[in-house]
This record gives sequence, C-alpha cells and structure tokens, in this order.
Amino acid sequence: MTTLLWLRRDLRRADLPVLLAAADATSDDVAVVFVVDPALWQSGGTVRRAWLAASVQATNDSYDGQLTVLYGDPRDVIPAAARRIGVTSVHVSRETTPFGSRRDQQVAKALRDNGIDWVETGTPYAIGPGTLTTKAGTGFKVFTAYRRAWSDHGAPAPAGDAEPSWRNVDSDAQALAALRAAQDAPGLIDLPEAGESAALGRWRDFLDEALGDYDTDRDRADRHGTSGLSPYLKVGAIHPRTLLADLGSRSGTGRYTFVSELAWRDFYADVLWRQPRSGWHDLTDALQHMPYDEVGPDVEAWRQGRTGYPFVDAGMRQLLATGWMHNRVRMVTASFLTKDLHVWWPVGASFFLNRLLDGDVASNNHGWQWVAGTGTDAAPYFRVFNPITQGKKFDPDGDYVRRWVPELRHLSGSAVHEPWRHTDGYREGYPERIVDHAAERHVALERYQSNRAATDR
Ligand SMILES: Cc1cc2nc3c(=O)[nH]c(=O)nc-3n(C[C@H](O)[C@H](O)[C@H](O)COP(=O)(O)OP(=O)(O)OC[C@H]3O[C@@H](n4cnc5c(N)ncnc54)[C@H](O)[C@@H]3O)c2cc1C
Repeated sequence: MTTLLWLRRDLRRADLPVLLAAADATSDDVAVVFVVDPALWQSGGTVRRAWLAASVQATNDSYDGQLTVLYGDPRDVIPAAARRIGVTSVHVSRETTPFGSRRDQQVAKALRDNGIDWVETGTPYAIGPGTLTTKAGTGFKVFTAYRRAWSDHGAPAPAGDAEPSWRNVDSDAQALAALRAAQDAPGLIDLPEAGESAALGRWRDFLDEALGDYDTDRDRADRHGTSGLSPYLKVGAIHPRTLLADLGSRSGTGRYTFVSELAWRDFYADVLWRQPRSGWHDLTDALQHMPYDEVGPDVEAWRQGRTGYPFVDAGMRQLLATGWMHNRVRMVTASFLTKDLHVWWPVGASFFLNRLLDGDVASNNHGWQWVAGTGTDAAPYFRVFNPITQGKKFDPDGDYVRRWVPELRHLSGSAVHEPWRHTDGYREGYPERIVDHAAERHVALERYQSNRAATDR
C-alpha cells in the first residue's frame, strides 16, 4: 500500500529521516505532498510567500517532478487525499510551533478515525524541542546551561538516502496558481536561489571562505562573515544535522561559535514549545508594568529606514530590499524600536516576521524578547544599544551604511555614521534624526525604574 509523505518545514530530499520512514513503511510507493494552506499563505507576507513558493518549486525538482501540491485547510485536505490515494500511513517531521502542533493533532485524529496511521519522525532541529531537560526534569531557562546539555547530548548522524517509487498524484490547479502568483507578485524583490542544491552550495562556500574568521567577522555588518543559511534552514532546504556532521572534526573558535548559533536556534524552539504563549507575549514578567507608546509616525519612519540614524536605517533598508538583515543590526534596530521609540516588541516582531525570508516565530520573537528585556537570558533592560557607537564598531569604514543608504554615499569612511557633524551631511536628502538617542535612553531607564517600583509594591 502507498504511504503519504507530507512536507512542511522540510523541503528537501537529502538527510530526511521522515522520507526513510515513509519508504520503509511501504512495499509499493510514496506520494509526496505539500499543502498550500490559505490561512498561512495569506498571513505570510509577500516576500516570505514568494520564498516558500520558490522553495516548493525547487523541491519538486529534487523529487523528480513528483511533488503534489494541494490547496486548502490541511485538516480537510490531508485526510481527503489520504483516503483518495488509499494510503496506510501519513508521515511528517514533527511540528513544534503552537500553530503547527495544534493543527497536526487535529489532522492526526481525523486520519486515525479513518484507520490511517499518523507517524512523526524527526524535527527541523538538531535536537528536537522537549528532548533536553534539567536534572529537575524541567526545560532550560538560560542558554549557557542548555548549550552544555545540547553538546553532551549530541546530534544524530544525517539520514541516508531513500529511492522509493513515487506515486503520481495530480496537483490542485488552485495550489499551482497560488505558487505562481506568489512568485509573480508585483514589486517583488530579487530572491536568492531556492532549494537544497543552492543551500549546500552556500554552505560549502561558507566553510571554505568564512568559517575560519566567523568568531570575529560574524558581528561585522560590512563583511560577508556569516553563512546566510537562515532562509534555507527556515524552509528545511538544509538540516542542521548535515551542517554539524560536515563540521565533524574541524576545530577552532569559528567552528565553536557557529555551532553555538545552531544551538540558539534549537534553544528558542525548545522555549517556544514549552511555553507557546511566549510567541506573542512576554516570556517573563520583568516588564509587566512597563508603559509603552502607541504606534505612530516614528514607527513608520523606523519601518521605512528613515529614522535619521544611519546604522538603523541601513538595516531596515537591507531588510526591505533583500528579505534578510545582519544579526548585529537586527539587535540594534530592535533596540531602537523598543528603547528609543518605547514600543512593545511584538510590533517590531510582526514587521520582521512578514519581511524576513527566514522569518520564524521562535528565533524572531525570542530574539526580540532578548533585546526588549522580557526573554530568556535577556540583556538587562538598562543595556540600551547606542546606534551610533554600534555603527562605528561594526561598520567601521561605513561601507554597510553607504551600501543601503544612497543619500549618505557622498560621505567617506565612518563619517556616514554622524551626518549631523558635516556641513554637507544632509545634502542628498537624508532625514534628520526623529528622536534624540541620549534623551530617549534616559526616558527608557526612567520608565524601567517605575516599572520596577510598581513590580516591587
Ligand atoms: C530581533 C531579532 C530577530 C531575529 N529573527 C530571526 C528569524 O526570524 N529567523 C532566524 O532564523 N533568525 C532570527 N534571528 C537570529 C539571527 O539574526 C539570524 O539567524 C541570523 O542573522 C541569520 O543569518 P545567517 O544564516 O547568516 O546566520 P549565521 O551567523 O551563519 O548562523 C547560522 C545559523 O544559526 C542560527 N542562528 C544564528 N544566530 C541565531 C540567533 N541569535 N538565534 C537563533 N538562531 C540563530 C540560524 O539558523 C543561522 O542561520 C533574529 C535575531 C534578532 C536579534
């Protein structure tokens, strides 16, 4: 009997345990399916939708053109397809986000009611959420302890290849139209090449050219010091297990730090799985009495990269132009919104989530909470990023700012970080600062003190 492999955040063919499971469970063939779920599709944002569509298309190539694309609510579509094709089991990589887990429980129940098995194998993580616990049996609250346990546990080796026969099933015309429309959206930015070969190519380039200096270069916004793999990890075009296996016997601080970043990804997924509410609410009550400002024109200036702070604006414009932003600049732009504009972090998190190719509730929203001071291991609230000194430190020659902010290209070197110090600084129309950072830092700290006082009462 046929088995059904339902791909979601695992859009690849290599190192895919669930493919082995689906192949092992049949003596006939495997139907491979992706579902365009209108609820997720509409909420995803143009850029992320287009990236997903391109990734699905590339996956179809990996599966020799045998990927079936269906349209509709998976709670209806998957059981209906399973009955129509006549499968004995449906195979998935375990989904651990609040939305995905809830949906899967309902799909699994509908299948089981029809006598069809639901089988979960693997997750999108090196070590899946819920696997690691403290001695007391609870989840880890701080990264350093999690990182130790994560290393001690170790990741499994990559899965081998499977070459089952594929069951050819017609795709829904509506699903194919949605994929096409997403990629033809008016005004869409240029996307990187999608798919697992592109991901592997990028990974090999990173190993050859950047891993050695990763520890120092990863913070430099003006260098290509990081892997750029996050959009591929997001859709599962490559799995962290593959990366860890390739790093194998390599040594050095670059390797150590890179592995730690993969552990951060797992850590945030674990935190979200244990506390699903933390996706859109403060993880801790550290700022429970914090007064926040309403969203107004300053937030719109932040969104458009027109705050008058060059490093912040360069980051926001990089995001709008490419669907990706350097990690250091994500921290600085998030700090600016939460501490200079005094806006609650979910406002920024949802803006990022819609525009990032790697937009991911666990990494994004906990990254925001880390900066805002409500999350795990949070930087103390009084550590407010200074957008000017951060720019000078992590873009010392100003190349990053000049790349993304054309109105400042006439300024040389680090002068771009302070156009107000130059008589011709605003010559090309760069906006004046919307707030005074020093003054707003003071306001943020005062609000924090009043929040503490209210908490202690
Ligand atoms: C406010 C804010 C929002 C963020 N939003 C996202 C998001 O939506 N999706 C996302 O994947 N990452 C997010 N990050 C984490 C980080 O910025 C990106 O993973 C990284 O910039 C991706 O670039 P890269 O692949 O070149 O990273 P590399 O430096 O090459 O790191 C390799 C991989 O490790 C993981 N990683 C690295 N840093 C982190 C981190 N701090 N937290 C979790 N995982 C990490 C990513 O999967 C990344 O691809 C966010 C960070 C902040 C501060």
